[in-house]
Amino acid sequence: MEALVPAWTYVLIALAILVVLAVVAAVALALRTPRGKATPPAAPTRDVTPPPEVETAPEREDAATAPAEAPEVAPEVAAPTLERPEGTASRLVRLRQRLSRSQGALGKGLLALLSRDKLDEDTWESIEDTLLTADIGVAPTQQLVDNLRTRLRVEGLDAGQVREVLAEELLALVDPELDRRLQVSGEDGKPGVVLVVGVNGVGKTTTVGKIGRILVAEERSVLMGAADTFRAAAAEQLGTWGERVGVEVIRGPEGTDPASVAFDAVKQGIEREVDTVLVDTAGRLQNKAGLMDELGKVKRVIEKQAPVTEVLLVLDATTGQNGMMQARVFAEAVDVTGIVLTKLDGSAKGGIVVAVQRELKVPVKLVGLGEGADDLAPFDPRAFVDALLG
Ligand SMILES: Nc1nc2c(ncn2[C@@H]2O[C@H](COP(=O)(O)OP(=O)(O)OP(=O)(O)O)[C@@H](O)[C@H]2O)c(=O)[nH]1
Repeated sequence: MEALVPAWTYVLIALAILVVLAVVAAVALALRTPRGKATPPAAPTRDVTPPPEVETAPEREDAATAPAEAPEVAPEVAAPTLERPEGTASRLVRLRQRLSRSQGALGKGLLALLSRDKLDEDTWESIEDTLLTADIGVAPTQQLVDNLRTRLRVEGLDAGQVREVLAEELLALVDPELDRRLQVSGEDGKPGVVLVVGVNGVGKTTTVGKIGRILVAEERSVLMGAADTFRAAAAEQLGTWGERVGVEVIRGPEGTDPASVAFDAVKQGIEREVDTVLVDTAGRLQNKAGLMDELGKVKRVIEKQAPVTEVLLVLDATTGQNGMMQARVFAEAVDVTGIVLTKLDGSAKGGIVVAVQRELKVPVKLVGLGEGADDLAPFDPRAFVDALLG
């Protein structure tokens, strides 16, 4: 009997322990569940993706991004104030100074070398290096050095005359006789059509915008065609250029056939009797045959309605020999009639003017001298040589 009592006691104690453990476990579970709820992974997601009705509210307030569903907002938006492009005279004075700043080092370097007391072989080699560094090209450099050597030997010049001789020789290289006028007028009552071609990023769209401004400043009526349908942003960019000076831009959806946009722009230009239609194009170079086909087609399609009066090839002056290779490809694809050299403000290598003209037998007609809206100037050989010589 005595042995049975402690045995039951043990059973009861064991049961009590089990009950206590069960209660502790239940409490622990109950406490863990609310902690988990406090940090749900879904919470941040809900924060960054508000429900649609929350999204639409701020959009309605924003007139600039108001979609077509709020047409009543549109008439309330004030018409943009049109800019007045800078007049020709002040633009040219300003840009000449900028040209001197970027190109002056070449002429000063040459003059310093040519003014040495003794013009030995080392000095002539330095003169050659200076010219080559400025991207003038091998053959023109050789020609310039030969001419200078002969003239300095035969004519026995003083320092002032050396500057004059150098200016004459540089001017001859740049060739002042070439016709650099932009052909922006058409015949038989049709608009002039300017087709602008070049690799992406060289400043093509910017150049179309700047030419538009120059024409507007000259009180010509202009229409632009955004035939760079490869990149939607390019058409938008051109749209902004146009809006600023009240020039309409014809465009198509991204990926449309560029030729159809160009066709439409020229068609509308004829119907509206504008003076000039400017057509921007895409310049993907990854496939030469594709590029030739595309540009050739754009030109052919335009010419069903009106002759293309000017084909401008835009080249970035800072790209040196790479730019020359691009120039060759484009010249094969389409008959280039003029070159626009952009970003001359950011390069001391103005000699590319000489190299590219020689290579393509086409004159440089315009130079880009900055990112400002009116930073485009006609290329004037005398002003250019003056800028070189400071
Ligand atoms: N400093 C300087 N920058 C220029 C000049 N011309 C164009 N740019 C800049 O070059 C950049 C490229 O110009 P875009 O006009 O977009 O070039 P794009 O060739 O049309 O390029 P896509 O639109 O991609 O075909 C822009 O930041 C321009 O502001 C220039 O003469 N000087």
